Amino acid sequence: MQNGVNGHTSKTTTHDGGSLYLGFDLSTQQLKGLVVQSDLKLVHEAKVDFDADLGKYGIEKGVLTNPSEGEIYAPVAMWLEAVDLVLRRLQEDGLDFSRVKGVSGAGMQHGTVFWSKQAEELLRNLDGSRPLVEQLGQKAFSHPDSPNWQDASTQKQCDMFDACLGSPEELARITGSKAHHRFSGPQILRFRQKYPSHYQQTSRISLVSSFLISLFLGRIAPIDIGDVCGMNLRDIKKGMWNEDLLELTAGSREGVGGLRSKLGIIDEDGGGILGTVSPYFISRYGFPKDCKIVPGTGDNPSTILSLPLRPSDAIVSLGTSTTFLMSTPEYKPDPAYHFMNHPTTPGLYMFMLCYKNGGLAREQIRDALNALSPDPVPKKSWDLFNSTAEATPPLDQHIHGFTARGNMRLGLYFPRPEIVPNVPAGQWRYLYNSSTNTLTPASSPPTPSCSPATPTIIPADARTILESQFLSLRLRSAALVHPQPSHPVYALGGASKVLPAQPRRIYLVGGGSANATVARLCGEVLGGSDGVFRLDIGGNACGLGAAYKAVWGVERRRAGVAGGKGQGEESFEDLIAGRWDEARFVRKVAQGYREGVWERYGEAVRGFEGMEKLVEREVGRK
Ligand SMILES: Nc1ncnc2c1ncn2[C@@H]1O[C@H](COP(=O)(O)OP(=O)(O)O)[C@@H](O)[C@H]1O
Ligand SMILES: O=C(CO)[C@@H](O)[C@H](O)COP(=O)(O)O
Repeated sequence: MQNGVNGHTSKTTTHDGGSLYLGFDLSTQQLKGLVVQSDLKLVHEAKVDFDADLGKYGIEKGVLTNPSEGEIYAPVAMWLEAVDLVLRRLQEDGLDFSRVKGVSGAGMQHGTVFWSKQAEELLRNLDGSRPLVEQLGQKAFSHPDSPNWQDASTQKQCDMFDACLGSPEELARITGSKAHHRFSGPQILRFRQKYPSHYQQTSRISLVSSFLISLFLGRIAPIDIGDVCGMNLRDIKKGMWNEDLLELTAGSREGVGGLRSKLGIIDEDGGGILGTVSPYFISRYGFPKDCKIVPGTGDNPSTILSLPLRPSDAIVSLGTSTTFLMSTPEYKPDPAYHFMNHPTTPGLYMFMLCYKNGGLAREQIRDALNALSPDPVPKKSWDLFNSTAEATPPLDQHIHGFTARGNMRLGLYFPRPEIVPNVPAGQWRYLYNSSTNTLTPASSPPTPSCSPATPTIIPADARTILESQFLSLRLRSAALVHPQPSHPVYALGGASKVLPAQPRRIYLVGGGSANATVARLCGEVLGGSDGVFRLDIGGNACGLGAAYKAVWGVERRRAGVAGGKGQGEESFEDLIAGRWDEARFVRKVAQGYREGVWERYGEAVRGFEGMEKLVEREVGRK
């Protein structure tokens, strides 16, 4: 299935006419729809690629930009068109909509959609013979665009948020994160300041996930308990909005009531049934009348629902952004990272690191290397990037004489302003001497290029960018990982021992997870006592998590009655674990911990931290 997602899906025969569940992933560059059976097997998959299919909106890599203000946003009308198009593609793929018993969805986090005062009525009265965009595109929104998570226009507002509760540490303690440009609170504050009349005309504010679910529900859906933590507005422990932050965003105490009603009530039950599918989808596609709508959530919370994740496991999501995700009962907030409510399970939290410069930064080095090649290279081929990365020694550290090691090469590659560290776009290279703990700017290429459009590169960059991205994850996740038992090879006389603190399993998901070199380097830098794995079900973990959420929302009751948990309802974890087919659903793609190499990267982490501090001091925004 992995290769089948290109406009249309690979054909798969669905068995026996049982229930089907539909999950969506509305992300930066695509809308994907995935359909699973009750036993979690994937049976249909389709996608709309915004640049390829809806380029008429003038977007590039899914977004519009206004560089003079650091703004990045997407037209909401484009998403409406994408919803009809992806459903059409699922239909062409043979999906029998009459069997779809539940729908849920995931959306890129933090993005807001501003509904107009007519929105509810328009949603209620949709005509199945006309596309969504025709009926909602013009009138249902008080503002045509949704700020994208890559937006960097809200530094002033972030400073106000960080100051509001006294410090970034306190904001992180209360809301799970310090202020970030992309978080919805600072974004709504800027929206109100920049477009006061649009703010006035806004009846409700959705996140991307609740916007998507609203279409299927035929009324504006509540924001869910996981995604709400990407707003910098919610007191996570108290389970309510923080009044001071609401007042800051609304501009006055009197404005708080208005903002509160725009935000609506938060849905605390990730598996609750919001209602049945809107008549629009019944008449246009043949959904059954009893098809249930389950709350959507953010793309990252949804990704952790795509597999039975244990507390010591980690997911590395290699999409447009790079994210590192863990599910944990420990709430240890810190300005360096994010804590969010788990989308399905009270008492658990999602730990997350997020970088803007993920896939696009890797692509930039790939394209520059391909352009340098004397031989013709197929466009978008990763072959040269991979072979160059493999041919470069770890940290580009060469051995002199018998044992003496040279300096470690380190770099930062940010075609877009980064989140952690909070620095503008640029490229920096350093050599690190781990014995003396000193960093020297690397002399090749002669001057580090700060022009994101035309990076100067050297071949070692292919390896260094991957190492750099994984070193950053290792540095920032150190507080969340614990020592792990090793898996000795008894046949070779191996004895069990305890390995240093690292994840147990690392699961790779997202577009970059298809790359074996990336997987190998990930294991070398981050470890993984059990190894590096890849979800082997379709091309999209986050959409899969949304489909599983729909299964759970609809079937947990049946399971409860049938003896799952007697009185109550089956937990998400129990339902997934009970239906999980390990041998078919995941595949080991690389060794994790390698003694010697992992420790060497441990030394490099120290240099990496020092390099980030140097760059932050030189060009950082704070
Ligand atoms: N073989 C590959 N090697 C490395 N990166 C890849 C490969 N295939 C796809 N990608 C990357 O995956 C990214 C898209 O990932 P995806 O998860 O589909 O995106 P999104 O975050 O928009 O959902 C692209 O930026 C692309 O560079
Ligand atoms: O901002 C974040 C998380 O905080 C991003 O992870 C977005 O949620 C979108 O990511 P893609 O799926 O488009 O890579």
